[in-house]
Amino acid sequence: MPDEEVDAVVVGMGPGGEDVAGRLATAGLNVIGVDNRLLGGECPYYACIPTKMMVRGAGSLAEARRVPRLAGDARVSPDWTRVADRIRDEATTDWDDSTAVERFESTGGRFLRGLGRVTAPGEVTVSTSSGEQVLRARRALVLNPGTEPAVPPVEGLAGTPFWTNREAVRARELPSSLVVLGCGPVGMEFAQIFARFGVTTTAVESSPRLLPGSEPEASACITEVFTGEGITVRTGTSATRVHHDGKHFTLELDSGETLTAEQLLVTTGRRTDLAALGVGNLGLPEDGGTIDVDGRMRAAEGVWAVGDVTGHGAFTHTSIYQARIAAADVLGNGEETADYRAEPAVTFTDPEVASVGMSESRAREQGLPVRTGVAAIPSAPRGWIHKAGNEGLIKVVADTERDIPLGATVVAPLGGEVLGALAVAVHTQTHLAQLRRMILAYPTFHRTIETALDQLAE
Ligand SMILES: Cc1cc2nc3c(=O)[nH]c(=O)nc-3n(C[C@H](O)[C@H](O)[C@H](O)COP(=O)(O)OP(=O)(O)OC[C@H]3O[C@@H](n4cnc5c(N)ncnc54)[C@H](O)[C@@H]3O)c2cc1C
Ligand SMILES: NC(=O)c1ccc[n+]([C@@H]2O[C@H](COP(=O)([O-])OP(=O)(O)OC[C@H]3O[C@@H](n4cnc5c(N)ncnc54)[C@H](O)[C@@H]3O)[C@@H](O)[C@H]2O)c1
Repeated sequence: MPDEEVDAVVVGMGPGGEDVAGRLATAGLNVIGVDNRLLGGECPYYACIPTKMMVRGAGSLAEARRVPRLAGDARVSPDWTRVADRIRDEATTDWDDSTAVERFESTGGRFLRGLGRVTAPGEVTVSTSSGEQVLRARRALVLNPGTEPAVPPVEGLAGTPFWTNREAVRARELPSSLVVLGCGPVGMEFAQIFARFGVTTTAVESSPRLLPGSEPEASACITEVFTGEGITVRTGTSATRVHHDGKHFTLELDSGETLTAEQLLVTTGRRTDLAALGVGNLGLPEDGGTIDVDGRMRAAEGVWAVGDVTGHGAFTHTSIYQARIAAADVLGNGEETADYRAEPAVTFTDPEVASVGMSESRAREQGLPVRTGVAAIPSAPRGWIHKAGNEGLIKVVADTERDIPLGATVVAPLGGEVLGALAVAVHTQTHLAQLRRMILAYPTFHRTIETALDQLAE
């Protein structure tokens, strides 16, 4: 017998879970949201928001260091305390979710802190500090468990005091030296942040290039920037053994090199434990890392899943987008089905690496008639004016038969903002001929889109 029967149970209250639960409660459903950690999930407490505060601090230092090339003299003394205080006081309220809980409960929903496990279709058993509670969802079970940092099975690593993103955003003091293991978006953002605060940083990536999920031109550009800023880059290699002597980490790489640093940050990807979540009790596979959903986020009869666990890009904007679709479907008024053709992604390095839609290699793999146009930012009017910190490019991937953009990458100062125009074009499948007829303001960064489009026409 369940302890409580409600209309909907949401397990995992990350950005997507919180959004679905709030929408359902606002619509008048009786909803319980379950999370064993903080309501809001990874993004506000350990990911997007605190890291972007770090990026802002690091960016202001970098801009000040550009003053001698542009405007006179400036001396910069980095002080991590300002960033650490901002994260503690403004971003996370010392990792306290009371305000988020109040906000959710003001919609009429109820929050239960505990670890949820699906124990039968429509049934969730929650382990709380005061014992187990069995919940029954009459109408909807929504799963939004998100991800945890994945730690590779490197000999000697377990048990050492290495950081993941969760420790890194809580750092009150910085180490003098750091190895960042894994250079996807998470590792790249942290590596540049800490290096700009004076930490001697080495970035290690097992793939042949940094940010391997991006276009090769973007990887090449950002590698040059990192190297120029004094970050030591090691690609195509990984750690085979880690040792911590109480003060320093030593990493043996499979290239034969040995690295030593005061701290090690492991950013080698994310994992989800579907067996622990009990999805097998819904008839769903537990061995993969993702839950398959249809266009309305349905995973099984009466079950919806949203967020990183669906494997459609691990971004807050995607999780919230899916949440809107799932909530509408639960409420029976959903017309919309998910469309990821123009899903944007921004890695907040400086320059930002922003992309939307298909990469060139993905388009070619699909056998599409592809042509690309690439335009350099430094030689474009705004890039030339900008001078210090002007590294970047705009790449457009086009379908030559349909004359539409399939995807685009922008590496530029505020590249994520520049991407907006191209994201609209990819989303709406605007013809390239139509885009070429646009007037783009002079001298903006986004005007470089015109040069990339001209290349496509040549
Ligand atoms: C360092 C870093 C920086 C990032 N920066 C950005 C960025 O700038 N922009 C962006 O769009 N994305 C960014 N991301 C990705 C972003 O954080 C995630 O995509 C986002 O949090 C959405 O995740 P989600 O909704 O799937 O759930 P999550 O945020 O992962 O939350 C899931 C919640 O479910 C809880 N939970 C899990 N299992 C259970 C269970 N069995 N019972 C109860 N509760 C459970 C977890 O404790 C957690 O609170 C970043 C990620 C990292 C790591
Ligand atoms: N700004 C954003 O929107 C943003 C920021 C951060 C993360 N995210 C999302 O969060 C998700 C997770 O990002 P992430 O960077 O943690 O994971 P990721 O999987 O994208 O990158 C991990 C990197 O580590 C490398 N790696 C794996 N094992 C290794 C090893 N043993 N040694 C060396 N390198 C190793 C991989 O080749 C990969 O490049 C991504 O989907 C990302 O898009 C988004």
